[in-house]
Amino acid sequence: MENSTKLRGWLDNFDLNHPLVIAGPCSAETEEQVLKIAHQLKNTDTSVLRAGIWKPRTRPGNFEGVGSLGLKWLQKAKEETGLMTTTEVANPIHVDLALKHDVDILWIGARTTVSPFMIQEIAEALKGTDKTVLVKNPVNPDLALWLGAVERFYKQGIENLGVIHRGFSTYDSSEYRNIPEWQIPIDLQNEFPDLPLILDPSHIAGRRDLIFELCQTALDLNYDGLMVETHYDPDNAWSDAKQQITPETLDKYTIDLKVKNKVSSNEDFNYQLKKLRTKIDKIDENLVDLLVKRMQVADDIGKVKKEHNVSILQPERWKQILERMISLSEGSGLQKDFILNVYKAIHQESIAHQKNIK
Ligand SMILES: C=C(O[C@@H]1C=C(C(=O)O)C=C[C@H]1O)C(=O)O
Repeated sequence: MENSTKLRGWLDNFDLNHPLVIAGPCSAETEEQVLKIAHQLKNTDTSVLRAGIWKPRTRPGNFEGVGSLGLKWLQKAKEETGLMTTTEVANPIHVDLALKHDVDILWIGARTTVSPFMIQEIAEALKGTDKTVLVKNPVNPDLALWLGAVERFYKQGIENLGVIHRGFSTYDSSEYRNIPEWQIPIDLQNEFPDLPLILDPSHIAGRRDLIFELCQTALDLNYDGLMVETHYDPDNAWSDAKQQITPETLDKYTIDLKVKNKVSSNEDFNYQLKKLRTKIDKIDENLVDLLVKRMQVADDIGKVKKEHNVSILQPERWKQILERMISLSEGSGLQKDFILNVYKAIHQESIAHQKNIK
């Protein structure tokens, strides 16, 4: 699959002057609930109504969705409000039912994206249709697996495509339900700048107080849209109660969010930017120069170690270096994790250099 402006055709057709907003409840619960939320969203920035019909839950015994009955409610909501509709499909039976009920956009959940078998079956079921398909990232941070799923749809002739960033599972404790790992969607944009990228802040956050900041970060990173779980009574929602916000809150957020431009034609801005970027270029040259010099010393250390049959890894020295660099950077404004990551990468390269000593 090659990058192409065709990929974003479906999004351009909305002709919006703001990011695409997809909103609606985590799960369709009752006909009244779906219709009430749809009407509350009608006069906001929302263009597409979302609702989960089949809910893949981590453990059995929780509410698993109302099933195909809910598709009729989505259809009714579309008729009454003019909003487009979207739901998650996880197998060809879901696809068939969604097509029969005229769902406009289908999304693929994170747990489905991990399985090329399932994706292939769903993609084949969609062959020959003009539906838009949005692929959520897989639960594990694997860009190739994410893009592989998109490619399977593309190969079946589906050209209206997009991706949804919903964060990645982690066993470590984190303030997020699913850690964002922003570098992965940044890498994705590098490879496919015209593949629409949508943030799902609800599943990253897992709690409503983080949603606004996540949306703002996405807009700072050129995302094309937001998919936000909304419910008129979030605390009593049948699923994901902690992460849903009301349609009124969403409306306020979309007003407060700052939409950024990719570039500016302001001459003064462009002059300042150019000057500052020249400074960055110079600093980067110095950084590479220093890294080369550091590796040359590591090579010398490697040679003497080899002559005296001493192991490459020296845990005590390595620990000292890390502690020293963390203490040196204290109060500098650099995050401790950043220093750790930079030095871990330098240490790895230093070991690789020493291993190469002949
Ligand atoms: C360079 C050395 O070898 C390894 C690499 C280190 C480094 O690059 O700073 C530190 C400790 C060792 O694990 C050394 O022993 O000093």
